[in-house]
Amino acid sequence: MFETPRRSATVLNAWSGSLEDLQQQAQPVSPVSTDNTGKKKKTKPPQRSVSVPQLFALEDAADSEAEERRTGEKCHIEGDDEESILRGIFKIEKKSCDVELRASRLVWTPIQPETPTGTSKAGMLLNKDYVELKEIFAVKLKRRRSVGQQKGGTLLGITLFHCVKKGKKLKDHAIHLSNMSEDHCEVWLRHFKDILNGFRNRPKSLKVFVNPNSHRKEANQIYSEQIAPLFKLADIKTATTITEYKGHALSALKECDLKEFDGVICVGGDGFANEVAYGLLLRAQMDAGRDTDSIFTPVRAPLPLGIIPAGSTDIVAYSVQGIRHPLTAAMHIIMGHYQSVDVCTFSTHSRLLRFGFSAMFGFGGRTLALAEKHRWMPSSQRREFAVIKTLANLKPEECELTFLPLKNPKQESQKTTRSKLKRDSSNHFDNVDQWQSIQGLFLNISIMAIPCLCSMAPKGLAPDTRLDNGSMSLITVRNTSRADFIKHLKRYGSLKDQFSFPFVETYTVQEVKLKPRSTSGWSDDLSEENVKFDSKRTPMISSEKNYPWNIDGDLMEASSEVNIR
Ligand SMILES: Nc1ncnc2c1ncn2[C@@H]1O[C@H](COP(=O)(O)OP(=O)(O)OP(=O)(O)O)[C@@H](O)[C@H]1O
Repeated sequence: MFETPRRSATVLNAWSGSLEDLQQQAQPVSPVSTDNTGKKKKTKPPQRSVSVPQLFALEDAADSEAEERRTGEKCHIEGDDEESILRGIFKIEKKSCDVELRASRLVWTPIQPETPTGTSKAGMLLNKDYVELKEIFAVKLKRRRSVGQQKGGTLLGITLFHCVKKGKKLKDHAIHLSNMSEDHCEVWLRHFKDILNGFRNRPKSLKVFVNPNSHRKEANQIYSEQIAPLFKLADIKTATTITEYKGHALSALKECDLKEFDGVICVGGDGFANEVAYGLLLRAQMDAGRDTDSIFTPVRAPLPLGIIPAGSTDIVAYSVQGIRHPLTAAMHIIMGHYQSVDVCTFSTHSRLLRFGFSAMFGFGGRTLALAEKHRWMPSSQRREFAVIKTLANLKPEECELTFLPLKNPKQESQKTTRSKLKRDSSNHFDNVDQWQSIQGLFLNISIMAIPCLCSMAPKGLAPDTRLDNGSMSLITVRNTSRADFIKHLKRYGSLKDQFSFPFVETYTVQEVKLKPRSTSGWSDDLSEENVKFDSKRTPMISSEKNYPWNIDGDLMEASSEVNIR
């Protein structure tokens, strides 16, 4: 991936040059002692070589062996046995350090100043520190500039930016390697750049869509203040579209040239993530010549999708990243972390309606439809109002559900779905891989291809499905009393099993067909509630009965059977 110093004259020159510089300048570095008494380095001897850095390493190893002999113990750090590729002195956190670039990590050890008796204090090895090279995402020369100065300035050293993991959160962290020698820093900079260029899975160019209207209209600010500077730091080029209307990202994705990009990013909530995922997938079908007006086998999206959560629930980002944190999402994108995620097709009469990760019909659909009618309200108030109102008017939907249970869930998901499948199959069917059918009055029906984690349901709305096991969770809630239904809803936020009610059934499925049988559509609900219609925002309601579906927090209407695969 990069050249080793013993083959490079420049490196050797730079090394000696930097040592001289270090001695001449009032630089805060100490030359490494050639006295091998009392030092605590415990690196393994590198392969013998005549280059200056390697000779240096050999002396170091001799110290280390002597110390090991003296103390009789080995302090082995994983990766310690790697040989140095480049070695030099930098000041890190105000301490002069012996810095080694190894194959997989950058290691630094504070240099112990000698005491007048020629010995150094014990215990310094404990201060040895390192960063994995694979965690580094940017490197810059650090210069001191006066106010308003754009270029030049006094070189102070090199700054490395790396990704730090704290629980599920990722964040960036800077390590300053101070050394005022231009030559020295130039050599190290080149090596770090070579290392970064070797990470082929990391994006170099991204198409970004920002929904300025998400949640509290903060998406633009989140992107410009927190995310764009990080992309810039990581030398990622971006082409940004701030959407002007619903469907803007979808139509842009259908037309724009995606060849120059390594990924598509959306900054917004679930509805927006759905729109962008739909656009990407639709574009892929168009490019592959798939006829979405007939039954088709979808092709994969040509580019990965990165979701920066900036919405009100952010179920998709939460499920994929395990946390709702814009910076974490950006770091995953920068580091090139990939996760495959199942997506469903929603179609009617074999015509594709859209793609999506999750769907709710009945209570979930009605609540969203009502909330959409009250867009003028602040978002949290609107949702609360819609939930209360829909609960007050709780009504079951008469439906026929036909589904194909999953026979062989993918290996990775088997452990978690096995118990569920067993439970499901013993309760509901013997012959998996055969179409099953149930019908009756249902308060809610959920079909989820991902676990759907959110703050209200930290275990997920569908905790038994996985992100990429090729299956969906079908959760049906049959008609029951309002009190029992509320009890079931409340369980999502608690540790208790939300499915352990006689009126709730769960299945692991590949395909579902949902056919409403009621004689009235959702328009009847609205007229009952005396809701003033906004013709621009309200989806068309005709004499044909339309039913509201909540697809990833976005409203979809369908008048007939919907097939989900
Ligand atoms: N410029 C825009 N103006 C109006 N609506 C837009 C615009 N851009 C996108 N949209 C649409 O707004 C809808 C809601 O957006 P989004 O999902 O980002 O926010 P949210 O509803 O607050 O979040 P969540 O879905 O997580 O609850 C989406 O369907 C999206 O397609």
